[in-house]
Amino acid sequence: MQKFVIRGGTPLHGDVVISGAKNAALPILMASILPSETVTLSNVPALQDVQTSLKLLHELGVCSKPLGPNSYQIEPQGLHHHVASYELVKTMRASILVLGPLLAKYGKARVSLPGGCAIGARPVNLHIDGLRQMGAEITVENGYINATVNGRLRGANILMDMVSVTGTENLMAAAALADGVTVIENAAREPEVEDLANFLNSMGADIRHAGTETITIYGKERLHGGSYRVQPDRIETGTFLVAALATGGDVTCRNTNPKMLDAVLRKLTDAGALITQGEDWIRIQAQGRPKAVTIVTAPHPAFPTDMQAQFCTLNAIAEGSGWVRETIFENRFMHVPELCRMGANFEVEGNMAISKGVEKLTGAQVMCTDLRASASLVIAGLVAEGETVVERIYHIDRGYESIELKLAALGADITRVK
Ligand SMILES: CC(=O)N[C@H]1[C@@H](OP(=O)(O)OP(=O)(O)OC[C@H]2O[C@@H](n3ccc(=O)[nH]c3=O)[C@H](O)[C@@H]2O)O[C@H](CO)[C@@H](O)[C@@H]1O
Ligand SMILES: C=C(OP(=O)(O)O)C(=O)O
Repeated sequence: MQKFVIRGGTPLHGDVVISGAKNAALPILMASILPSETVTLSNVPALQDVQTSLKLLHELGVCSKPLGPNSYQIEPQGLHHHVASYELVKTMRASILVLGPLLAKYGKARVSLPGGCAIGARPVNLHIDGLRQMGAEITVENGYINATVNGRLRGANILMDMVSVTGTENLMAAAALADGVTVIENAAREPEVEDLANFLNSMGADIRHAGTETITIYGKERLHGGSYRVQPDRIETGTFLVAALATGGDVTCRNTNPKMLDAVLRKLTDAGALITQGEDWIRIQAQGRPKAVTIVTAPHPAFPTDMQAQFCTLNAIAEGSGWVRETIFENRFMHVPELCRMGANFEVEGNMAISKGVEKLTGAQVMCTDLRASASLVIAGLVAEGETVVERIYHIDRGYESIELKLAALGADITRVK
């Protein structure tokens, strides 16, 4: 199993180019079965989850051709199969995003239940309820969701009980080919939902007000092909910004979008960073030891749960006491005991991680449990005294493109050991 070996203590300096967003690329790839003609996608991040998505599409009969390291041609014309198997779904929860598009385009879908993961139970009841309201017949048996529809899905008024990102995306994508108008209320407002809507609209869909809590979709009989560029990854951006601040560095993130990072930039400023920004770049300059911050995760535009672990590392070494309250997932503090093994001082009470900043962390052997927990441990390794070995980095490869190469280019001493 691969691991990272990190020798901490070097402040990060320089420019880093941000990749396309994992959480935008995955729904867009799954929705690329909706058009009737070829789709070309660019700025697709080179990630394990993208490879899994292409494999899943391949099993449905949808071929993809790489046009470069971050660009693919997708051929939805080949769609002739409707099963997303457990073998693939178990490696990537986002496989559930194929359910809506497959049902809308093919009239039937058999998708393995994704099940829980390290961060929580993560049910998909809202996806199923919404599709039922659009006329789908759905049973859940033997670990699979079996869905069929007689003719086309029908437009419906759907009020989502909870804000769900992939739930909103699944229903919005399905509604793009439904008969009639669908209104999704209490929709997720994450930028990735907007990117999916922009992608579908560029293929001829009529989706209005994505990025607000009420999305209206005027269903079309068919979508055409075309080209689309995936938006930059706001979580990768935030991760590099935290790494720069934690190491006392000065880093500029390029090819990003500061508008998607309001809540994160505010907390970095509270932590004492100097932030400057342009349309597609953000520069962070550390001004001495960071100050501890308080954070409550919540749906966009509030502070993203996917940045919580990285800020735990920042609080671990910051001046003063801070806390992080996680309100989205019930078990997202798996990184905290690992940080404590490196000398951090945390108490976890329910959904709060309360920290008392320490002057330094010390290198240790630590283990990744999920994607963002892994990022927090890598950042901890970059600031710690001595050597840190981060194990089970397959988690980080799901969502960060060449993170060790990007960090090394900023001056970090990090190597991947096979
Ligand atoms: C591929 C992708 O985009 N993943 C992101 C997406 O995950 P994902 O879309 O899975 O997360 P959701 O927004 O659906 O989850 C939010 C909350 O709603 C609950 N829930 C969700 C659906 C449902 O049918 N029933 C239900 O109870 C979940 O258990 C969770 O407590 O949004 C999360 C929250 O911003 C991010 O951390 C993930 O990185
Ligand atoms: C939780 C995440 O992803 P996923 O929903 O794919 O597990 C994440 O990106 O932090």
